[in-house]
Amino acid sequence: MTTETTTQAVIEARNLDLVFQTNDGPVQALRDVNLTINKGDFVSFIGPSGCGKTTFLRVMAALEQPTGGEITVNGMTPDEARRQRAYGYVFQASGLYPWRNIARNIKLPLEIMGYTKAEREKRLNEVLELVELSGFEGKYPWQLSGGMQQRASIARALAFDADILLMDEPFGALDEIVRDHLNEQLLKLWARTNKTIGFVTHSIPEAVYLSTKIVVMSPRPGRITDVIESPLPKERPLDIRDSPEFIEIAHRVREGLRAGHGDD
Ligand SMILES: Nc1ncnc2c1ncn2[C@@H]1O[C@H](COP(=O)(O)OP(=O)(O)OP(=O)(O)O)[C@@H](O)[C@H]1O
Repeated sequence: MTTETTTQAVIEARNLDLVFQTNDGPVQALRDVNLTINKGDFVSFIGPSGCGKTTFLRVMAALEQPTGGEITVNGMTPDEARRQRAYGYVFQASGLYPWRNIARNIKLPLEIMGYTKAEREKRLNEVLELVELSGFEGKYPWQLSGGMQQRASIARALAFDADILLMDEPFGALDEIVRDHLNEQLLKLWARTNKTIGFVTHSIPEAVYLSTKIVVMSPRPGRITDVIESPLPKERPLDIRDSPEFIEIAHRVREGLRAGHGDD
């Protein structure tokens, strides 16, 4: 695998604002958000409920329109990037169709995009291997554990080999042990594929363990209060969580969250 030596901005947000008009009046979900995400970054968004994490992810994916400022994805508008299949999106719940088996769930976006049958089978086998689900393609979602369902959902998002993977709290509903395992697998997958990942979480250890960059957000209005560049090496065994460096970053995230809470 080649290592990128130059940094290449994949996502650039400048003075981004998003105000939702609701029956109770305007809600400022994002205010003056400035952020650069480079190719190969693993960026986590952490902050209390309602601070705009999901909204920012949805703006990147062209699922919401900002009301002010600018955002580019691979130098294009999010909408153009979506049309060029620049990213895959993993939702909080696995979102698998219960009446389709795992293979047919994963192949669905490929069918929609008109891949040939041979291409669909090839991609299916590749992504099943990446998420370590080879052999389970004939099972239905309800026959798999929660962790396996989320892996299948990640495989579906990887199916058309987008460079950017956007993940909205994909492991939030899983128990600690399964989550640890999936975190490890996700890091391996990231190292193997060199994708750029945007990842929403509520968990400080998860954010610190996974990320090259941690974006701390605070609510009312949703804004970025700290961006932490992680000094941890790319290769991370789980016990790195006991190291002084890890504990120090976790402390800084916690302080950032506490400070954001203070101005409520
Ligand atoms: N479609 C919408 N219409 C109106 N308000 C919305 C809409 N989507 C989000 N909001 C509001 O915008 C703010 C940010 O919401 P968002 O879901 O981005 O927060 P979050 O940080 O992802 O929260 P959580 O951690 O609970 O998922 C909240 O106040 C929310 O109620």
